[in-house]
Amino acid sequence: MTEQIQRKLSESKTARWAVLALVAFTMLCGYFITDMMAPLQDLLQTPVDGGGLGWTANEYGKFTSAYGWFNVFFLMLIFGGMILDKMGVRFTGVMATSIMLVGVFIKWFGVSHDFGGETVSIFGTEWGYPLLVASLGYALFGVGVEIAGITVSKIIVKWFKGKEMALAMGLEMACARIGTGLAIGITPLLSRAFGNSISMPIFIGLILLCIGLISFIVFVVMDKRRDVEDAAAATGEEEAEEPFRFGDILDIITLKGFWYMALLCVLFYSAVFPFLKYAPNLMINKFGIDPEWSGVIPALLPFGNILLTPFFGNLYDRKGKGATIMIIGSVMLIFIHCMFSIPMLNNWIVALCLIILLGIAFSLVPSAMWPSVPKIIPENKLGTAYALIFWVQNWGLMGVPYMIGIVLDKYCITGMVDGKPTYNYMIPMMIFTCFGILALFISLLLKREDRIKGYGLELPNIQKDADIVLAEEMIGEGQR
Ligand SMILES: NCCCC[C@H](NC(=O)[C@@H](N)CCCCN)C(=O)O
Repeated sequence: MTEQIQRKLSESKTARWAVLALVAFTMLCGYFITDMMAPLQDLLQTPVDGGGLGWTANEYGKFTSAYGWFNVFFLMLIFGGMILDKMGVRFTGVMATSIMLVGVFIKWFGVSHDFGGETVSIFGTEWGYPLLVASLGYALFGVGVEIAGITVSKIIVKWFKGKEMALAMGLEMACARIGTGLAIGITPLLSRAFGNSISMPIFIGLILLCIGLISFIVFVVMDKRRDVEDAAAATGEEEAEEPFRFGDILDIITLKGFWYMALLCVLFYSAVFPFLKYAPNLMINKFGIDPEWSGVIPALLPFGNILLTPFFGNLYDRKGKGATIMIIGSVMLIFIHCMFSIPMLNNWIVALCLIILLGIAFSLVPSAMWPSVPKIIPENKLGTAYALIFWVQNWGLMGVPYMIGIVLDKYCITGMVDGKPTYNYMIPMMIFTCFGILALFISLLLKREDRIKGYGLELPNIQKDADIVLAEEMIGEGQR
């Protein structure tokens, strides 16, 4: 009887959607904290006697780029992928969420503690202690949230394989976007509610992430129960999962298709996530929006993704055309950033329309990109492959905000208001347009490679999933 109930857990629709809800909530908390500083850029750049931290745009760029420091230079993300393949989703997920918590705590300490204006010189540049400590905390947090990201992908594969996998991935991304949308939309309001505080919104993020950890621990209990039950019900016919081999990395990086995917990922995401970090400031400087409401229009992007990512994922599942979807997304990206770069298009309605379009483009590409990876990479190497793609992508997530910060301070200052510089965003937006052009080029190469190698990127996923299930059944039959 107990066994029956437990088997119901492993096969139950309610259980797997509950699992998705639990881990997606953890990711929502992670994305909330990832993006919560963007709407505070104006406040961070406010002089210390005005209640800010007196950072320059360059310093804000340094802080933002810290997200990728440990992932990129210390290869933390790749180690995370290996740990995931070796230790499993439960251990890695709890580890990643705990790392996030420690990281946010350090970041909160950095911006809330009075260091008495002390600075330190690193590689010839002066760093104020709040900036350095907050950046180190954010760098650690970046390790946690990225490893959590690959872990959750593997959890979705484990619980949804042969079922609604692409839809589940789309929904998980949708939840992550809720986190981003809330971060951009409500952080300025939270800050204002606590007297223009920078530290209180971070503290609230910390509390939220504690709930995210509890949510993940509930998943751990369910997943463990499922494994115990699966082990008890095992007939001995199941294939044991292949252990991680270092050779796997070589197998992956020698595939042209992998590189097209990784490059497309870094180019496309570099034109969106780093853009979002500056979008509230762009709204203030170009479209004359009040700082308190500067996050509202950019917040529409992630909120648009919430509906559209699962929608396009479902479309890809049924109709295919994955490579074409990525091409269309890249073309849209070029158009949108090009329009943003034109100085005379400075009415807020233009900003609104362009952000809505960006929301569509940023739903199209991820909904086709992530479910396409398993078509190029064999399943037993997927964890490592996702980690490698994330690693390449992190170069962009780290380098681009840093570069934009430097460009803003060097070439784009148009004046000073209340002790803060005002900016012309034309050059940064042209840089983002160039990423779109390169992304288009790579997506065309990917489509060509798909034609040559027959990865099936243009084929519906459901058809492919059905084939896989059929093939697995046939193998099972044969073994019996
Ligand atoms: N199941 C798909 C997971 C990929 C989602 C993807 N996340 C990333 O690319 C992260 N490496 C970067 C997250 C940066 C957060 N501001 C996504 O589309 O969010």
